[in-house]
Amino acid sequence: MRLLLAPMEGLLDFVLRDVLTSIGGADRCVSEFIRITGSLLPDKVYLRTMPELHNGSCTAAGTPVRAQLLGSDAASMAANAVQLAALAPEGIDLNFGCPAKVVNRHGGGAALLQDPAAIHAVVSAVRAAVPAAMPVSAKMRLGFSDRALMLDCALAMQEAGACELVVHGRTKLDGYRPPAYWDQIARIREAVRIPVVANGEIWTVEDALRCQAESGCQDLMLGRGIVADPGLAWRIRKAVAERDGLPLPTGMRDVQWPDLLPALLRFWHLVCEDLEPRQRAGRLKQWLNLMRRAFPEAEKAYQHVRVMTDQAAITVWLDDLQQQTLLQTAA
Ligand SMILES: Cc1cc2nc3c(=O)[nH]c(=O)nc-3n(C[C@H](O)[C@H](O)[C@H](O)COP(=O)(O)O)c2cc1C
Repeated sequence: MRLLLAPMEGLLDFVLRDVLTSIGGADRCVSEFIRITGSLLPDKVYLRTMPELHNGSCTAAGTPVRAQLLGSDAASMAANAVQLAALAPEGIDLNFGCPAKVVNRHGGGAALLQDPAAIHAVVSAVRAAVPAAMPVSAKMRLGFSDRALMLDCALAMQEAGACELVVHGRTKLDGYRPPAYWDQIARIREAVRIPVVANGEIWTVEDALRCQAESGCQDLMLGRGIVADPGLAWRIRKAVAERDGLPLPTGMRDVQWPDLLPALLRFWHLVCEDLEPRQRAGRLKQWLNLMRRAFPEAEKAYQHVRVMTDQAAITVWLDDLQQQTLLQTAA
């Protein structure tokens, strides 16, 4: 089983990748999409989205990061992939799932799921343009407004040379509304020869095991679920080992709320170092907001920080929160 961290623009960026992979349990990350609209992007754009390129395409904890491109013009995607490949990413992933209106209006992201031939053109152009040893994978939804072309799209990706597919089990029209249709991912898995990774709506260990059973995929991609519960990958590994009668994974951690306080502080320091002042408090609130799903303590922390804007005051509050939690755990 492989567990991948999902690309999530504005949420799972290099800062959160750093923090989540320091907690561990994931095999690989994918960067949020880098949009190609025609011009050749300068290196600094790739390096800004994916500073891990300065570190051998790995996070500080050593987890590999694959770079994701989004675009519909095959020639321009290929030219940019060459530029990106020179920066030596672990691999290149192609986005065929983004539901954003501005992206779809220009024929990119999920809009391409209406045109398997266009998907074939993009994947084969990128595949041919980059060194043969560099993995080129693709990430898709089940379709645009329905699933009619789902298998054609997946087969187009395979025939054009994609080495792996991540399938988010919803159409563009489904948006992010539950459920994710894991049984439909099974249809794609049965139709292609390349590895398929199942994605969508995995919030708990039970979800992960059910997703594996319904999709028939061993490999999973975790999105909002691991942001809400950063120990989720380890818990899934433990449950799968117990289910299959295998030894517990090495380095296994049982991540509880007190373990997350140092991670929250590290996140805050990185956010303050690397992001614009106007984004900082919002990013902390965004993470705590998602963690409310998994931890009652996060609910309390979120309610406290919700009205705060002053960076220094937030730093003092987070330090205090960690001290109090340490004292409570020791008592
Ligand atoms: C805020 C946000 C940003 C996202 N950005 C990307 C992206 O840049 N590229 C991509 O392929 N998918 C993107 N996705 C989709 C996720 O990778 C994933 O497929 C989706 O969230 C379903 O998984 P989940 O239910 O586990 O969150 C994004 C999702 C969210 C919620």
